[in-house]
Parts: sequence; C-alpha cells; structure tokens
Amino acid sequence: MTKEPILKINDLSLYYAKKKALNEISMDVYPNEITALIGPSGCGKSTLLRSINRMNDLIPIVSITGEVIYKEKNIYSSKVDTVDLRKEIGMVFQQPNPFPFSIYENVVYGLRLKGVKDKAVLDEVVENSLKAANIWDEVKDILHSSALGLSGGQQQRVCIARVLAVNPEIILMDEPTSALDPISAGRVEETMLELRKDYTILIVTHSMQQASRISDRTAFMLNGDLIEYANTKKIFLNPDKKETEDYIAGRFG
Ligand SMILES: Nc1ncnc2c1ncn2[C@@H]1O[C@H](COP(=O)(O)OP(=O)(O)OP(=O)(O)O)[C@@H](O)[C@H]1O
Repeated sequence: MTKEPILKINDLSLYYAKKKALNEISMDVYPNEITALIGPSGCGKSTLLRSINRMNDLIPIVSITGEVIYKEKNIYSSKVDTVDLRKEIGMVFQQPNPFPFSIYENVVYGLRLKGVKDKAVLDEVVENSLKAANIWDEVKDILHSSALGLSGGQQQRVCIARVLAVNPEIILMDEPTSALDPISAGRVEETMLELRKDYTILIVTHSMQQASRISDRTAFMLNGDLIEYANTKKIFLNPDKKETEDYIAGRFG
C-alpha cells in the first residue's frame, strides 16, 4: 500500500513520573483504515492512544519526548490548541459516557459550545451524525428523551455520533465494545466498518478476534515497546517476531 500516512508517530516516549510507559514508538497511521493496538494489560496501548490527541497532558506527572505529526505539524508544539485538536481527533471511551441530557442535546453539545444556534443546522447535524453512527432508526422518534434511558450499546453509538458532530478526521476508540453485550458490540463494530469510508479509526482492543475481524493494520505492544506493526493478516497469520506469535497463540497476556 503506497498511500500517505495521516499521522506519523516518531520516537514517542512517555513517562508517568519515573515510570517509562512508552519506549520510542514510531509508527505511521493510514487514512480510511482501522488500526488496532493490541497487547497484554499494562503494555501501553491506552497511553499510546491517548497520546494522539494529547489526553495525557491532563496528567501532571506525565512527560513526553518525540513527536506526533498530523497535517505536517507536531501536535506537541506549543502553538497547538488542544481543544481544536480534540475536535479533529475525537475519542470514544470504554464506558459509554453520554451526558445526562436528551439524545439530541448530547449530539449537538460540541456545536452549542462553538455557539451554533441555527435550529435547521443543528437538526441536520443530529440526523447525519446519528445516521452515520448507525442509530438513527432506533432513536429518531425519541430524540428529546434522555440518552441515559438507552441500552449501553445504543449509548455508545450516541457517543460516537457526538464525536462525529464536530467533524473529526480521526476517531480514537479505547476498548469501545468491552462493556457491551455481544449483539450491541456487533452493532458498534458494524458502525466502525461503515465509518472507515470517511474517517480514520484507531482502536485499543483486548479481543484478538475483534482486531482480526475489523482492523486493516495491527500494532502489537509489550512493556511499552512496539514489537511489530503490519497488515492485520500478516500479524495474525505470519508474524515476524516470536513475541507476537506467542501472544497471538495465547501463550501469554
Ligand atoms: N495515570 C497514570 N499514572 C501512573 N501510571 C500510569 C497511569 N496510567 C497508566 N499508567 C501505567 O502505564 C503503563 C501502561 O498503562 P496503559 O493503561 O497504557 O496500558 P494498557 O496496555 O492500555 O493496559 P490495559 O489493557 O490494562 O488497559 C502501566 O504500567 C500503567 O500502570
């Protein structure tokens, strides 16, 4: 594949106080693909994911070296506005976290913060975002009911719609289906496969089945190191490294 990366992670290291959680990670992420981060608990998957939209900056003990190049700029440059960055690089968390408002108000939240008031604009964004998140048909008649009344899987798709409403390019997903039952998880996976046409997705997952089902590329991490990063089929069928093979075979982790 010869397309240009949308993100270039170069020699990224991250410490929590004295503990090194990421060790000189370098990897390119490609547009309109799903990239999976896998590896045993504590290997640094979430830390790497959160480094891509500077969520780790919120933790005072964190120090970071290296760079993440997005649109030809290092996102760690002091000129970058993290609020704008997090609109372009949105995030969906493990536990669905709708606000205690209506479904409609959840989706338009980011637009209201930006001062958008035009009802026709807001209505259109709500419909388009909920359609793209694969949940419009289920909620179109109850848009003004509380999002908290929905099932976990529906809440997670409303949270995806909330991210989509501010028009991101990249969506980071930290174990987005691990708190859901298998049917709801399947709906969220279908949504991700649809979204890949228009967005770039990075997902942290503990499920190797999920990574092999939906991702285009897979990165295997161990103890803060990126051990192997390649096409998903290669990682699962013919990995280069012994550690990758052992993990895939369930020999540790
Ligand atoms: N806020 C924090 N303060 C201190 N150490 C942290 C913090 N967050 C993570 N760590 C440490 O950094 C390392 C990497 O953690 P991280 O959560 O990124 O791993 P992970 O691969 O996502 O794990 P899991 O699969 O269990 O979620 C771990 O040793 C963890 O204890």
